[in-house]
Amino acid sequence: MGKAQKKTGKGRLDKYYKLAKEQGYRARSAFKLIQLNKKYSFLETARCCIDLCAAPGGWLQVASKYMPPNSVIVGVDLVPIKPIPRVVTFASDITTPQCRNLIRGELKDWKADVVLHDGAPNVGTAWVQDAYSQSELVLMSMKLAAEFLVKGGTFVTKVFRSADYNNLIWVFNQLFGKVEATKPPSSRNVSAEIFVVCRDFLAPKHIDPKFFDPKHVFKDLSASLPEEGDKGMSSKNYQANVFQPEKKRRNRDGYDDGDYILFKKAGAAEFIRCQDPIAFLGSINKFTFDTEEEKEWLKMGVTTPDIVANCEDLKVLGKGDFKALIRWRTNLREELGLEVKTKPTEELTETVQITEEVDEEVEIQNELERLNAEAAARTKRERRRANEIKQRTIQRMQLQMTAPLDIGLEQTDAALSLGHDDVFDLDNATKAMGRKGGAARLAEEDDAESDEEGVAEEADEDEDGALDSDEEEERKVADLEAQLDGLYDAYRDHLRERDAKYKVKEARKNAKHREEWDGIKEKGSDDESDESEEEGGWDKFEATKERAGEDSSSDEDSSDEGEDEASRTPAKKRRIAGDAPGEARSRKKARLAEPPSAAGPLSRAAQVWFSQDCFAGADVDVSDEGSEGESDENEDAVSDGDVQMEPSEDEADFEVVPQEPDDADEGMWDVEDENQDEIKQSHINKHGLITPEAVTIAQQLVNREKTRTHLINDGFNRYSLNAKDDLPSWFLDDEEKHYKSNIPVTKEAVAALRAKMRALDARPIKKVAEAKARKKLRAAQRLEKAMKKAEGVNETSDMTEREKAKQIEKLMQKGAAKKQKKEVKVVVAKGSHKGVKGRPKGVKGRYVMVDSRMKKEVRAQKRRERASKKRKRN
Ligand SMILES: C[S@@+](CC[C@H](N)C(=O)[O-])C[C@H]1O[C@@H](n2cnc3c(N)ncnc32)[C@H](O)[C@@H]1O
Repeated sequence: MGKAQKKTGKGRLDKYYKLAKEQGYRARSAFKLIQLNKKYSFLETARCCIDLCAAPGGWLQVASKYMPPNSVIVGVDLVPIKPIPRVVTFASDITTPQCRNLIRGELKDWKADVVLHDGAPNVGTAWVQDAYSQSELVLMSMKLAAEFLVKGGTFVTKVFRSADYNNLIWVFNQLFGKVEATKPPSSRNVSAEIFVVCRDFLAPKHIDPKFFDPKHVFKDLSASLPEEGDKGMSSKNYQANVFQPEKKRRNRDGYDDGDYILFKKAGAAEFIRCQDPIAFLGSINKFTFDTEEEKEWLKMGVTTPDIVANCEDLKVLGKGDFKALIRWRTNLREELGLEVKTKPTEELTETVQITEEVDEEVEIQNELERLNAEAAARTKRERRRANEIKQRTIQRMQLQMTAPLDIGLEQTDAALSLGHDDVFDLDNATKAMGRKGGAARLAEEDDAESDEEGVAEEADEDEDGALDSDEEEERKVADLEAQLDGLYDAYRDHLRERDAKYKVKEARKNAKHREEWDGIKEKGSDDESDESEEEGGWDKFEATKERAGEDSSSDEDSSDEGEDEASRTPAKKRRIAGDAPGEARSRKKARLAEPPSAAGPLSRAAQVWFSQDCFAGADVDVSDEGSEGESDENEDAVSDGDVQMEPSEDEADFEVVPQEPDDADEGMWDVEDENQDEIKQSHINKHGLITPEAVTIAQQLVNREKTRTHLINDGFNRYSLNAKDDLPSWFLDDEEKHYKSNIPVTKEAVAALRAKMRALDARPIKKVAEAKARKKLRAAQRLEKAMKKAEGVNETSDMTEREKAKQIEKLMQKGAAKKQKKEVKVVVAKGSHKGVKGRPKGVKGRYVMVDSRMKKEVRAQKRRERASKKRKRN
């Protein structure tokens, strides 16, 4: 760890890595201490700090920056730490007495206000051992802290959430007043590390050595070690996690012992032979086919290429893929003779009949009872299914997603699917169309219907005859489905909990939905729709039509008057008009006829759609779909006398709505478009072109390979109008990943983006940039000074022109030249001179005392310079 690791791994070059580089910190971990200190403020008041396991020195740099000047800072690590101003460092193992003595020698009688520990043993293959060493390291660091901390001091340590965690916290609580565990934002989510800040050291006179004895503190460690063959599902209740995700979060035992890796592989054989496939699937990332037996399975027909691909990365699978894997497991188990095919119920019944000699009547009676029970179960199931459909419909209606007309059809559809309603039952259809009561009423009717269905179903049962032998199979599949649902939900919860990116994605998705809902709401939220009904929006619309039929050339004044009058019409009067048989339908239309101001803005998708040229003149169609522009005009044309008129069936069509798109409306759309453009422009200004797709399109636009029209046309593809109603969420999740158009990316665009990123990366770090700027400033100041002096010389009269010129030239040369630094002698105190204060004997002028390391570094520097000069000469 001490050695600088190659920062090439995916995710390692994150925000904090870049920040650390920019701000001159040696390790990104520096930000963990900065964030911990921001929360608990222990560095600002500390005068003495010990950093255990400090290499490469990120925390030491932070301590040196945040602690008051002249405070004592000591850093220890197994590996040497490059010098840091104001910090004393040495290389030692913190678990040894030698390290303790070194610290004691450095601090003398001082006590530390803060002891930091960010130790991590080098992680290798033996995870359990490593985890134990980590806990042991924490205990050792606490032992040192207990010795060197002042009463009331602070101890900050890193621990891993393992079975030892609670034991450690218990020990901390015995020695400190306040103990808090926290994970700073800069600590990676994927890391099991957590930081414990122990404040208010109690400094007891005597501390039982058992507190620092790993054997004693972690007594039950061996008991909780994972057993062999229990991989992936050891003592932890994956099953519970999968099926009761809400309980999962309350599992405070931390990570499984030895289960600190996030990526887990397992042989396919383990999956095939395990007892709990669901839990196994939830805990493993990849199945391998390494053994001979597993390789044989690859050749078998049941192991399709899809299955093999699914085994590659289980974490990206959707519910369908999981199901396929479970099916594959079942098939393979049957092939291997691990599982016997379940026989149909009939077969089983037959066997019973042969073995038992039962009286014929009793047998018939039993058979009847069995059939009745099965029929009842089936009816119940059907009813539940029908109810589910209804529930969904009601929900959709409440959310204003469905017009009552659709519900009528849907209800009929549901009935059809149950197979007992006449397909062409016009009565029913009319009833459905005439429904007025909204969701609540619908629910009541539905209940009644479902009961009827139940009865009808029971009656039909005899005709259906005996249950099919697949009943058992069906139940099994249903169980499996339920299990998979649970698993998928758990998997999503799991993702949500751990993955910040996923959270952002979800948030974006929600935002998108919200936007869409706005669009729907605008068509009429619950309240609005009721109001609009009461206010007679539809009546106005009908009246407009009526009027238009009579006199399509009615002048503007009269229409204005009409509007006023309509708004004055008492609600009661208008309600009478609204009591038409197709009221529910009319309610929807009334909403459509509302003015845009009342209805709110269109959703973005709708704006784009209706902003197309083709809608400019197509008034009729647009009004049918609820365009606001239209409704505005409709309102203009409303006249008072017609409000009470009952629209006939024929008139209820949308054919005769005379209107000319007026300038005001056009203006309105233009303004909206401008806003859109502004928003887009500001977004681009803020973020720039950050994806290769965007750069490709931008280049194509600049090179005139594409026009705006092309882009708009491209926007309407088979992915753009994708109906999502009634689709399960897991399916939509899956679709979202793949069901989208692929925007082509050119090599040039990628190259341009790469160049941009490279330029960003090549930017000098902050300190270098500052130093350069300082240098420039000083040069400018020198030049200015020289210029002033030159002016002075120029103005003197006692010099000849020649002398003046010479003098000015000299001044300017001096001004342009770099200021010579005064030479500083580097003095190394050796032997008896070590630690002697004051000017060393025989040293004149400026000097600096250094340790032998610095001298070596100066020599190395000179050596490098010489070498580079030589190379240049060659
Ligand atoms: C994560 S690094 C510390 C980073 C440091 N806090 C920083 O900001 O630069 C962990 C360090 O613990 C050190 N370490 C591990 N075991 C140790 C031991 N027994 N004694 C001293 N240092 C140890 C490693 O050498 C490694 O440098």
